[in-house]
Amino acid sequence: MSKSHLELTGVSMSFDTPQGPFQALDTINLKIRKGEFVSLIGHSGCGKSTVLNIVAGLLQATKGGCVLDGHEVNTPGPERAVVFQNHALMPWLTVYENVELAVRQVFRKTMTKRERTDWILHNLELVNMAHARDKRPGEISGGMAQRVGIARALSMRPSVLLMDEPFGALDALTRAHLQDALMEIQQDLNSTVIMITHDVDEAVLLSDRIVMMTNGPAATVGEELTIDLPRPRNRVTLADDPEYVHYRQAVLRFLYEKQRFPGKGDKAPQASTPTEEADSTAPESPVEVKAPEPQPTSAKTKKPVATAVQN
Ligand SMILES: Nc1ncnc2c1ncn2[C@@H]1O[C@H](COP(=O)(O)OP(=O)(O)OP(=O)(O)O)[C@@H](O)[C@H]1O
Repeated sequence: MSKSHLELTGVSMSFDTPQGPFQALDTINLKIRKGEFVSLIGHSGCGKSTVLNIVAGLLQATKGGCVLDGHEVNTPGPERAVVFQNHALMPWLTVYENVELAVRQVFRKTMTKRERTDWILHNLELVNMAHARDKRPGEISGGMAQRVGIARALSMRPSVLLMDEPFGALDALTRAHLQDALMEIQQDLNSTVIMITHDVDEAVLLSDRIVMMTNGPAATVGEELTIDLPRPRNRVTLADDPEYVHYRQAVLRFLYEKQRFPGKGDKAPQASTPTEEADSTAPESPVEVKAPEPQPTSAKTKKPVATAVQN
């Protein structure tokens, strides 16, 4: 087997809270190969963002660690670009300047000014935003701003693209356009992507592998599902593809049968009365794990996680 590109080994995470330590993650092991598209899915509050933040170098695991291309990850770095749900653009800078900020940080010493200008425009063109280069974030739509956020991340030529619900705040049509754009760009650049999503269809459509996390506290990897669908993928033709339906049902089964009970991880009893279970009664797309609610930061507060689906 080839050497893995990104590896999380025995990652556990405990947060200090006024009520004492809260163990969010327990022994996460994950090997990701170069160019792989991996989605993290799990109920709200299970620890997906914590995993992503550890890979981003924004959080230090209390046990275990993350290694990228043989180097231990301890701090943030431009080789691991993060795309957040709400783009996080600088409101006082234009679209062009927002991308320029990242490009200057990474390529100041290796590119001439002219090369940097071409590179910024190239990345804006990738996401179809070059026409709005002189606009400020307040003058463009949420979907456009999210495109700029993706261009900014790609412009750093990252080895790994980390995406925390990148399309969560967008309407269905814009989301579909951006998903298609991301699939194309990722194929062209062979970038490694780790994406958090609450959307089962998005996970199946985009991923090479779906990593399903158990409920917290002490969340870990419950199951992994390799999505062996040929690329390029077309959402319309896939909707009736038996393989696609099978993958989608496997994720639903994990979320709504095996991980139905918060706080019990894999030991949760099997659902005796199926709800949104993985059979012919499964809801039509899009299916989402319900939008996250504010999470307890206390070991003593065990709020039930949302298990409803949205049609
Ligand atoms: N700084 C912190 N201090 C204490 N507890 C924390 C902290 N950060 C996260 N947690 C807790 O760790 C658990 C995992 O949080 P995390 O944000 O990683 O979950 P998530 O799966 O990304 O949630 P969501 O899907 O709702 O965004 C939650 O119970 C959360 O309350």
